[in-house]
Amino acid sequence: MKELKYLNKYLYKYKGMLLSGVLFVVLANIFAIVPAQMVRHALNLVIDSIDTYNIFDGSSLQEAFRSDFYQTVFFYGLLIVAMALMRGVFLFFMRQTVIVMSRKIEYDMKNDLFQHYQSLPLSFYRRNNTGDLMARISEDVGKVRMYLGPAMMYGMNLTVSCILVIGYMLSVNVNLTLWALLPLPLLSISIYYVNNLINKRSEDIQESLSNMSTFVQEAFSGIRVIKAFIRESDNARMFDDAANDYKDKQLKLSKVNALFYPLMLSLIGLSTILTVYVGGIEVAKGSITAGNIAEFIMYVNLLTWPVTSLGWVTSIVQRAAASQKRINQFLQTENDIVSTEQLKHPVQGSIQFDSVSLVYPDSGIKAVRKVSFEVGAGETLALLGTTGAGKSTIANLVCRMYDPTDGKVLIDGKDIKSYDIAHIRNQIGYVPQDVFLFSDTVKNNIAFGKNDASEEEIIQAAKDADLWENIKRFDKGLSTMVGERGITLSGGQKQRTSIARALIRKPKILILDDSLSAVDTNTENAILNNLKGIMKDRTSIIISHRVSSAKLADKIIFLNDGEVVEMGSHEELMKANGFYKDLYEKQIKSDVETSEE
Ligand SMILES: Nc1ncnc2c1ncn2[C@@H]1O[C@H](COP(=O)(O)OP(=O)(O)OP(=O)(O)O)[C@@H](O)[C@H]1O
Repeated sequence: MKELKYLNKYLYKYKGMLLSGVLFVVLANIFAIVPAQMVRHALNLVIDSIDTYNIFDGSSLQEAFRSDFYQTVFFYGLLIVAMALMRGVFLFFMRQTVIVMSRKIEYDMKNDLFQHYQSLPLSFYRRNNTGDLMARISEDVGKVRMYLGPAMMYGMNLTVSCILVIGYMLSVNVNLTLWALLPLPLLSISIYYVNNLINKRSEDIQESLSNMSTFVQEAFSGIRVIKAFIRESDNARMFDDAANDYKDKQLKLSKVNALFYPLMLSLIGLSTILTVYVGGIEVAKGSITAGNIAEFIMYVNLLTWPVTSLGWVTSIVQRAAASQKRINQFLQTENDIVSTEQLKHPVQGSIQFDSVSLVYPDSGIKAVRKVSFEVGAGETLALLGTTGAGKSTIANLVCRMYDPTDGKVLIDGKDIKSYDIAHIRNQIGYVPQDVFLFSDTVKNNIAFGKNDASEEEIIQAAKDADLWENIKRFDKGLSTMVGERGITLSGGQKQRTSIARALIRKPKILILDDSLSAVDTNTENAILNNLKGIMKDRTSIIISHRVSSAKLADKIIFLNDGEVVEMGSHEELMKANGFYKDLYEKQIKSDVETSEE
């Protein structure tokens, strides 16, 4: 339960609502108890009045007595109705304070959690899958809200009504109270077990539903592969299995649900029978009146829901504690990528790697080993190498997504760790290997790179990325929707949109991570030529598998298995007769062959 202590800060923030909630719970309970006493008075009055009425039999006073009697009973009736109304009003306010408070805390928690998520380094996202991140911000926060709202409200109601009602019942007759309340603990315990069973089965259903959704989502997003491999009927059978599993689990839950009300009603019925039976004996003994029996039946009814809710509240609290534990695990994860000096001075763009090694914390893979190089401000560096050689890792280190395990990355001669992180990332235009476009317009996807980008800037960026001609041909031009809800862009168009997004911010350091792989050599040349103009006095890192992207660079680094195996300009590396020359000749040869075909 200590996990739930984390929530105290939110309860403190909304203490006004919480305290008013308690007040309304007390008032609602008072207005529930007093009518029961009215019923006792009214019933006793009726019983007593019948005898008196009979005494006046035949006399004219009988009529006057009768109208007096009616008036008094009517008055009691009015009082009971008025109190029921008052109770309704306070119940309304009780919900309006406690439940509203829980929704506000839910909102705050989701925001806090989302902000915390965003502050965490990339390694956190590698360790935890998206489904888990989403589950904690939606389902787990939802379960915690159930504790802060309904559980807290019913918990308060239970405490207040037990103290008031049982206290009053005991003051009337201890023996009758004990008998009347006897079945209630049983009710509470059985509801606790039934409820746990319901929760367990609901979770099974949730899991089955999420399996089904994942299956459907994959089937739709992979529809091209499914159709090409003619796997539709297999898929339909697999869906049928998943749907069947879901149906079976739903039926199992319905069975337990069907048990809930009969169980509750039979135990309440037992309580009423005991009250009437033991109450009757007490009336015969003369220790209580008949009105007390009616009053006690009302009390038992008043206690039924709070006592039932005890089992329910207990299981909600347990589940909320488990959820909060999961949430706390993420909240306690700290960002280890922090700035040491928060430097914010302007950056020229020179980059130096000083014997840098990186072992990825999540996979333990040694991605780069003792890498050293220098690129002056305004120069272009090309990174070539086999797949998995560590090229993207170098980009990750320049963007400070990871810190080196050994060695130093320096920007303008200063350790990258001393810069303010947002400041340094603001100077970088990064085009990642796996292009990601938002389900939005082309315009907004490009403008994402720069706050308040003007239309002219967007068009210029699109021109620089050699995308403008394509956009002009779209029916809606810049307003064309892309991503899931929009048109399907070709691989090359996507890459160029991503390049335009990086170029629009006029970065001091531009990193293209295999960003020209899906464009033809002409487009590649056009973009690289544009870059020469734009990146004058700025630093570029071009990661590629193609020598055509690399040969114009001031410096070329050839990586193999995390190590620098060659470094120099195109001319120098051609003379070296090593990996680069080998790759160059193979690619030039295959280009010639392709053009001859
Ligand atoms: N975020 C990460 N967490 C853990 N391991 C990683 C991560 N990124 C890359 N790796 C591993 O580090 C090694 C180097 O990967 P990297 O992406 O730097 O290679 P690359 O040269 O860019 O390859 P490619 O040309 O195929 O893109 C690989 O073995 C890869 O599996």
